Amino acid sequence: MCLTLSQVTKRYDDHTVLDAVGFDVAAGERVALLGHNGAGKSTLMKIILGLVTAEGGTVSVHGLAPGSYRARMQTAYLAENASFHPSLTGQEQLRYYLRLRGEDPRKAASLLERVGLGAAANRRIGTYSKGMRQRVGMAQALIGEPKLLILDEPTSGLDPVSRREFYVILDELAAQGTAILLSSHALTEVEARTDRIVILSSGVMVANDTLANLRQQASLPIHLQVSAQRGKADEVAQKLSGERSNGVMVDLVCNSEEKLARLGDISALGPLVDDVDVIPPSLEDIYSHFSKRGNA
Ligand SMILES: Nc1ncnc2c1ncn2[C@@H]1O[C@H](COP(=O)(O)OP(=O)(O)OP(=O)(O)O)[C@@H](O)[C@H]1O
Repeated sequence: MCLTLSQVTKRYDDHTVLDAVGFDVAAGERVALLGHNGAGKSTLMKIILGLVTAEGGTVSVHGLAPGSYRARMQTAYLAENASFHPSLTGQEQLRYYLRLRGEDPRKAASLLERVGLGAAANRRIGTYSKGMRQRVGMAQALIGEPKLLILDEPTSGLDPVSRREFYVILDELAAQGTAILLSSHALTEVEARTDRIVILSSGVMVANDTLANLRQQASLPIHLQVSAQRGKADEVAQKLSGERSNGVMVDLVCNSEEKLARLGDISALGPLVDDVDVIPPSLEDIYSHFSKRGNA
């Protein structure tokens, strides 16, 4: 296991920020860490990096103590608001980081190319947009082919195309065996691009599973959107005991056990129906279900 957390507890004065949090991240796994503002995500990441000490529990990074030299050599981190020297060019900043890490500074060019900054490599970082600075952070995190990548809200400030490119890089790293733990408030992108979801609610871990399993555990309603033949929406709504949402669409709500039977009912209407879409609960629905449960 690349990362193992067990019963991790952190307090600031008498405020418990993390309460017995425990989960693992395996090689090649992409795990999303979700939670409201102040849920404890950044604190947990800093504990994994050895920047903050936990009061209780254990953390193991490749079997090593967090913050130890060997653990740090295998771990990369991108902070929420990474900032760089505005007078340095992207190339100079990366060469500096490479030297600090004992790597060949000539690797700067290929790293900048990889994050889409090849053309801006010789411009001062002070002239970069927020998204470009975020890419410098990503290039920095790629130094030394880390086995564990910790990313604190890495896509905030990136436009949709840059976000997609960012996740392509993550996919490549995961395919090479890098374990990835990333926090995000952008639930839609996390839904499609990670293997497992961990949800913190006021410092308590309220979920830790694949999205499919969380969906099952939450047993939230599924929506079936039936598209009726022109002029037949009322008839379809009445036959299926559904609700007409506009001129042609009829909405049905059911639980996962009823889904196949309801699809059978729809299919039995034959030519009255044009199409049907099955809309499972989104990660937002699942997230708010588990977060509320944690606060109950
Ligand atoms: N150095 C500190 N001293 C006192 N309290 C702190 C300190 N650092 C964090 N906290 C508190 O710990 C709690 C968790 O903060 P943390 O930054 O880990 O949350 P987060 O989930 O990363 O939030 P966000 O999504 O807003 O980044 C908050 O209540 C915060 O005020």
